[in-house]
Formats: sequence, C-alpha cells, structure tokens
Amino acid sequence: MLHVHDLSVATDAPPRTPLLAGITFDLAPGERVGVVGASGAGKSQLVAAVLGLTGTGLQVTGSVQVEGTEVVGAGPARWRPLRGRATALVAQDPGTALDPLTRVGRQVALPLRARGVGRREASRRAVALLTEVGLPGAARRFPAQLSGGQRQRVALALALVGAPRLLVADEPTSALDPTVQAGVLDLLDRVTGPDRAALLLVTHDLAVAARLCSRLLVLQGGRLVVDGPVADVLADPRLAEVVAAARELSVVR
Ligand SMILES: Nc1ncnc2c1ncn2[C@@H]1O[C@H](COP(=O)(O)OP(=O)(O)OP(=O)(O)O)[C@@H](O)[C@H]1O
Repeated sequence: MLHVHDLSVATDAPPRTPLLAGITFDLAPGERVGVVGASGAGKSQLVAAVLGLTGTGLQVTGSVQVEGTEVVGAGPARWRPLRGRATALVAQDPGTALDPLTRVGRQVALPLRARGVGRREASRRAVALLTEVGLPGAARRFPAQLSGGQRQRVALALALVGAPRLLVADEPTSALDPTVQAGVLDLLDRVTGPDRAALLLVTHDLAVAARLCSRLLVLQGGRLVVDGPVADVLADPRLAEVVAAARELSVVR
C-alpha cells in the first residue's frame, strides 16, 4: 500500500535544517499503524510528505510509493488519480476544513459532483455517507449547527467519499473532549482495518494508538527510532524516555 524509503525533509535554504531524516517503513493494505513522538518530532511532516503536502521552502528526498506510484516530486497530474481514492486525509481541525456557509450534505456531495456523479445520486450518496458516520439527519445543517464531534464525523465522511485505501489522520480526536473522542475512535475503528482502509494515525495519545493500531512508529528528532508491534513498543524499557515524552504531552493536551 505504502512504501517509504530513506525519506528526508529539510529546509531549502542553508543551513538546510533536517526535519525528517532517513525514514523507512512499509504499510500493508488494511494495516493500522500509529505514529507517535514528542512535539516537534516530525509526525506532521511525515504525514505531509506521504500525502504530497509538504510546504514551500522545504525539500523532500528519498522515496514514497503509494500503491507503486512514486510521489516524491510528483505534480498534480500524478497525484490526481491517487488523491481521495488511494489516500485521504482526515482533517485535524474540522472547524477550518469545513466551509461554514455550505450545508454539510452539499459539502460531502461536491467531490462526487466533481467526479461526474449526477446531482441526485451525489446527494443520495452524501446522505448515505453521513448516515455511515452516524449523522443521518445532518445533511441540511451548516457546520456551526453541529458539535465538535459531529463536525469531526463530517470530516471523516468527506475523507471517505472516494473509498480511500489509506486513511491518514493527524490527531483526529485531540480537539474533542474524551466522551466525544470515544465515538470518533469507534468510527475510525469501523472504517479501517483488514479488508478495509489502511490507517496511518498520528497521535500524542498512546492509549488511542494502542486501541486502534497493531504497529507503532516512534519518531524522535526527525528520525524513526522504533517500528514494532504496539505491545512490544510500549513495554520496551529503552523507549521509556520517548514514550514518557509522548505520554506527558497526551496528559498536557
Ligand atoms: N515550514 C517549516 N520550516 C521549517 N521548519 C519547520 C517547518 N514546519 C515544521 N518545521 C519544524 O519541523 C519539526 C517537525 O515539525 P512537525 O510539525 O512535523 O512536528 P510534530 O511531531 O507533528 O509536532 P506536534 O506534535 O507539536 O504537532 C519541528 O521542529 C518544526 O518546528
């Protein structure tokens, strides 16, 4: 599904500060992998590089293959058939990802319309997707008329529009209070896993990672320091420092 080899990201201009260095890992179809590490470890940069969303002023080197297509240095034409279908991003902050002036049903229908689906069929599918994420009656609502947890569900419905084979989620529940978090995690659990979408989940919260993922990648200072089964990573005494840093942050947040 995903093959990352010797991936590095550095600032363009001297002193060419490295943000990520020599990252290598694979992700199988339907596999769920958590990315953890202290603040500034490079988690968001990893997600951006995998999705071709690295900002200007930064240079990506190495290789990222999405279902066999090399995407490092890829332009819009190479990304077009992949975006939303091979990969999709669940926005961290649905408050900014959603258009406040457009009813959510229409927002979910728009990407379908852009792919040539007729108006009626697009609305029907938008309602079906909203129902799938537990919001059967939300199509005619505006984002401001929904709670934070409901908006995060809409963001997930938007990510699911193209039936992606890899869902990438960067802190999808960190803005939500714990009771609402549980519902969104249940939902992520339902739509990813064997025979469904693979999941690359960035989180500060080790409990969240342990709940959803079978494998953990631990980043420290832009390097991948551990890649292993969740239980092994959490139990490994050499990781106490990294894990404690991540745990501390999850408490702070
Ligand atoms: N555009 C940029 N130019 C230069 N440095 C950047 C840029 N974007 C991020 N960085 C730096 O890259 C490092 C990794 O940032 P990144 O956002 O990936 O960390 P993170 O692990 O996701 O942290 P957090 O958990 O706080 O979101 C940080 O030191 C950050 O300051």
